[in-house]
Amino acid sequence: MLRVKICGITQPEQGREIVRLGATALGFICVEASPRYVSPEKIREIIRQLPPKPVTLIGVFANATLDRIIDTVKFAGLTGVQLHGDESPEFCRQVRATLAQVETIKALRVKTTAALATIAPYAEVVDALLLDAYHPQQLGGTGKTLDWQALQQFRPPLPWFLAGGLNPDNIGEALSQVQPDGIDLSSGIERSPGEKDLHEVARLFEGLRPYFANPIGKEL
Ligand SMILES: O=C(O)c1ccccc1NCC(=O)[C@H](O)[C@H](O)COP(=O)(O)O
Repeated sequence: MLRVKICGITQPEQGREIVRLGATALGFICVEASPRYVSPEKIREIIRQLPPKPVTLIGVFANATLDRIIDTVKFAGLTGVQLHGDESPEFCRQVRATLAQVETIKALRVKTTAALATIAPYAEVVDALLLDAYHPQQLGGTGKTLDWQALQQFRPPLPWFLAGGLNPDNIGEALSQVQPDGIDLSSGIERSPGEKDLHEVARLFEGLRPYFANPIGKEL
C-alpha cells in the first residue's frame, strides 16, 4: 500500500485530523532554523493526543548529533527518523544500529539526476530513502518539484518516498510517472509554514483513493 507521510505537523488537533483522514506517517521538523520546527516537548504532546492507529512518527533532523537524535526520539516517542542534511552513510549506520527499532530514512536533495549515483552506499544502512527537491537556501519544505520524468525508471533496492512540491493537484500526474513506495507532502497542503490546510489534506486523500484500492503500477 502507498505510504503517505504528511510532514511539518505542529499542532495536536491537526495531527489528529490528518491521521483520521488517512496519513500513514507524520513528520515533525526537529531543525530549529525551520519555520516548522517543533520542540521535543511539543512533539510528545502531539503524539499523546493521536488516535490509536498504526502511524509512523518521524522526526526530521539535519546534521544533528547522534545524542540529540537519540534523546529526541526517546523523549518524544518517535518511531522513525529522517536524516535530511549531509549525513554520511557511516552516520546513518550508527543511527540505525543505536535505534534498532526505529525506522531510519535518508533524505537526498536531488539537484540533478547525477545525485542519484550517491544513493548506493546508503542502501545497506537505512530502511528507506526520500528524494526531495534541491534548493540553494532551504533544506526542505521548498514546494519545488523533482523532474518526475527523469525518475520513471528509478527502482532503488530499498523502499523510497517521493517528496518535493507535491499537492492535491499534481499528485496524480506525479504517480502516473514514478513508482515510489510512499509520498511526502508539506507546503502543498499548507496555509502557511506549519499550518496545514485540512481542506487541502482532505482533497489530497480523496484524490489518492484509487491508489489505496489498487496497487501502484497496475491499470486502474
Ligand atoms: O519542511 C521543512 O521546513 C524542513 C526543514 C528542514 C529540513 C527538512 C524539512 N522538511 C522535510 C520534509 O520531509 C518535507 O516534507 C519535504 O521537504 C517536502 O516539502 P514540500 O516540497 O514542501 O512538500
